[in-house]
Amino acid sequence: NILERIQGYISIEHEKALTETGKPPAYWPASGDLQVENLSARYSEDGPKVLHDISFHIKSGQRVGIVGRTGSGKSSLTLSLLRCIPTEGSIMYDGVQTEDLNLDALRSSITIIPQVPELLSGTLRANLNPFGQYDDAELNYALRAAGLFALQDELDEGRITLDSKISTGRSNLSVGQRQIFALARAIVRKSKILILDEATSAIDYKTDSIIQNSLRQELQDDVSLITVAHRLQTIMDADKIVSGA
Ligand SMILES: Nc1ncnc2c1ncn2[C@@H]1O[C@H](COP(=O)(O)OP(=O)(O)OP(=O)(O)O)[C@@H](O)[C@H]1O
Repeated sequence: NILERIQGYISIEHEKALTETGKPPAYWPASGDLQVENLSARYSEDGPKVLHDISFHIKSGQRVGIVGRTGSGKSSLTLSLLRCIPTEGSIMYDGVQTEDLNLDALRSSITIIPQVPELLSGTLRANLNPFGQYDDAELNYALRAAGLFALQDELDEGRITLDSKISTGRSNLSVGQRQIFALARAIVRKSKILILDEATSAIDYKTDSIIQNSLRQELQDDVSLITVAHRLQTIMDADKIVSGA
C-alpha cells in the first residue's frame, strides 16, 4: 500500500514550473482589487465544469461574503483564485492578469485561512516565520493583533511565547486557536487579499468573536477580505455577497 501511494504521488501531473518568467512588477500588489470575468473551473482537464461563467468585482478593502448550498462551488472558487485547479476566463488581481503570472508570486500574495489550518511541528516562531524573513517584534505584533493572546488562559501550556512548541498530530491547539494563528501569519505576510473559510461548529463563540474583532480592527484599509460563510451572522456587515445557486 505504501509503495502504491508513493507511486501515485510520483505520477501526479506537475504544475507548470515556477520560473523567472511571469514575475509581477516589484510594487505588485499595491491594492486588494480583484476583477473576475467569465470564470469557469473544473478539477481535471476533461472533468465537468464546477464553476460556470462567474463575474464579479471586489474593490480594494471590501468585505465580501460567499454563500451557497453544499456543493455549490465555494471552495472551488477559492481554489481557482489561486489557480490550484484548471480555470478559464479572466482573474485580474490589482490590474495584473493571473493567467501568466508566476504561481509562487501569486500564492505568496493571497492568503487562505482554511477551516482547519495546517501547522508544522516546531515552535510558534518557526510556524509564523518559516523562512526567517521577519523579526520577533513583527511576529509578536501579529500574534497580538490576531487575538492569540486573548486566549492564553485556555492553552494547556499557559503563557504563549514565540518559543512555545506546536505539535501537529495530537495538536495542542484547538481549531479556533489554529485559525487565529493562521490569521497572524496573514498579518505578518501583509497579504492584500485574505480568504477565510469560516470555521463551523468546531469553534466556540468566544474564539469566533475574537477572530471577527481582529479582522475588523487589524486589517489595513486596502486588504480585501473574502469570507466563505457558513453562519449568516459573520457576513451581516459585508459590503457584498457572492451567492452560488
Ligand atoms: N477534488 C475534487 N474533484 C472533483 N470534483 C470535486 C472535487 N472537490 C469538489 N468537487 C465538486 O465540485 C463541486 C463544488 O464543490 P465545492 O467543494 O467547491 O462546494 P462547496 O460550496 O465548497 O461545498 P461545501 O459547502 O460542502 O464545502 C461539487 O459538485 C463537488 O462534487
